[in-house]
Formats: sequence, structure tokens, C-alpha cells
Amino acid sequence: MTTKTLRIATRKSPLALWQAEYVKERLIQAHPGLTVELVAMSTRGDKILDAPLAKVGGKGLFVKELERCMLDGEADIAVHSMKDVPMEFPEGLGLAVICEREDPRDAFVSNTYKSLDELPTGAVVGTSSLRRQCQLMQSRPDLEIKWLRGNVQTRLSKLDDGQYDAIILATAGLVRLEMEDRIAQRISTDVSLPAGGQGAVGIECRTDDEETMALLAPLHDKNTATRVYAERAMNRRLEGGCQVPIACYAELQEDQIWLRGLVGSPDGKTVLRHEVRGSASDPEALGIEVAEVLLGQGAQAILDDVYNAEND
Ligand SMILES: NCc1[nH]cc(CCC(=O)O)c1CC(=O)O
Repeated sequence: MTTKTLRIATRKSPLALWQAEYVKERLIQAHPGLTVELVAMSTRGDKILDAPLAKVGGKGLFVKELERCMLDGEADIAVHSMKDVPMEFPEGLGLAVICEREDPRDAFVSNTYKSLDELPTGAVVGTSSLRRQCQLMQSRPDLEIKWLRGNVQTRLSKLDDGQYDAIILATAGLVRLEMEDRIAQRISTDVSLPAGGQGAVGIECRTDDEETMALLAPLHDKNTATRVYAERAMNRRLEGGCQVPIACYAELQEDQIWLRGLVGSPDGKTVLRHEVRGSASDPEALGIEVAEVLLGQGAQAILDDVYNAEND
């Protein structure tokens, strides 16, 4: 029995709160007697909804404010969607645990059409992810991609208003929010390769807080972590910032990792792909290998164009 209280810093969006509650429940299950409190905060990224996210500091913005909360000692841990976690951590903080992955695929959501293939020529599809846009445009250059931001509920209400024929969201978010019935199609990873870390929840804490790290340990899922380490190593080598058309996805096949990576132009006209299979004992090496092949194919020029366009 422990009598400790652990505080979780979290954003107030429904998905962030779900993830924090999930970690809280699992911690209490693993450690009867442990008290877990949520410290919910509105971050700047949640308040500024009219500007492109990249212009208000990127997705990393959400994470930074939670990190400040831990460094100030107002919270002990922060729970994140792994795909939103920047590659580098501030001094004194680190990723302690990665929990078991939910379905990593992108979801096709529509009130009219059952699948991507059913969309008529010129249909309007909502997403603000350059990764999704690039892959959609590659397989369906006739589609019109329209900007879509906000949390999952906001995005769904814009679809329901009739502003889009379909929108693309992460399956994991919809499943967690018990809105699985909104998913018309789980898009094959061959058609839309996910973002690194998509569908996985990670927990960050102070690296000198051994007591907390020991409490978190039972939540770690080794297989998910191996896969996500490979994906993040690729992103890190490509210096994949917040809003870039980079995709990667690792699967385990016995003791092998199969890692697929992609960098493409937002219009889908240039799409570089590479995949490797290799030992699961060194996931980072595989991530770096895929990144270097993509760089050899010209990935840097594509990424530079995206960064320059963003800064216009
Ligand atoms: N970009 C925001 C975000 N961050 C994590 C998820 C979904 C859950 C996950 O991937 O873990 C979403 C929503 C979405 O992309 O539809």
C-alpha cells in the first residue's frame, strides 16, 4: 500500500482528459491506495483556434506548457498522444513510459460516403495534416482538401454542418471518445501511413523522480515502445517538426521490425517511400536507416519547401 498522491498535468480537451483518466485508472489498479489527481490546464494552443497551428508555435506548444507545470513542481507527470510529443525533451524531463497502442490507422469519416473510393470527383475532404493531405492527393488528385482544425468534437460538428463531404481523423481518438460509430472506414496503412506514434499514449516525468518512475513502470508496453522508438528515430533524423508531410509506421513480425517511412509534397505529386526489416533489438538504427535513404532520395528539399511556405 502506498499513500502517495500523484498529480497528472493535462490539457482540457476531451481526448486529453480521456487519456489522463485512463492513466489514472491504470495507476490506481496497479497500486491500490495511490491517490491520483488531474491538474487540468488550458494551453495557449487550445485558446488560439483561428490561426494555423504551425504559426502559433506548433503542436509542441501544448506539450511545453504541461512541461513547465512539471518543472515547477505543480504536477508529477504529463500524459501525451505520442504523435504530438516533440523529439527532444527539456533538461530534467523525459519519457518514462509508453502504453499499449490503440488502432494507429487514420479514419475516414463521412455522413454520406462509406469509403474513400466512394467519394465522387472533386469531393471536399477536411484535414489540416499535411501528411494526410499528401497521401490523399497522391491516391485521389481530384479531391479538394479543405483546412480543418479544432478538437475532435469541433471537427465532427463542422462535418455535420455540411462544410465537408468527409474528414480524416485518427481512429484512436474516435475509439477512445466512444465515437467509433462515426468511422466509415479505417484506412489501410498502404493508403495512409500514420504519423509516428499515432495511437500510442506516453507518460513524461522528471528524470530524477525515481519514485514516480517506479509507479509508472507497470503501464509500459514493450512492443509498442519498440515500434514507437523506431518511428521517432526516423522523425528525429528528418528533424520532423510539428507540421510536416512525414509518415512512418513500424510493425513487429516475431523478432523483426518492419518499418515503413514516407516524405511527400503536400500536393501529393512527389512522394518518397522506403521500408526496411531488421532486428527489434535496435529500433533506432532502423529509423535512422529509413530516414537516411529518404534524405538520399531528396526528402530535405521537400521539407524545406514546406517550412518556407509556412513562414511566408
Ligand atoms: N493531432 C491531434 C491528435 N493527437 C492525437 C490524436 C488522436 C489520438 C492518437 O493518435 O493517439 C489527434 C487527433 C487526430 O489526429 O485525429
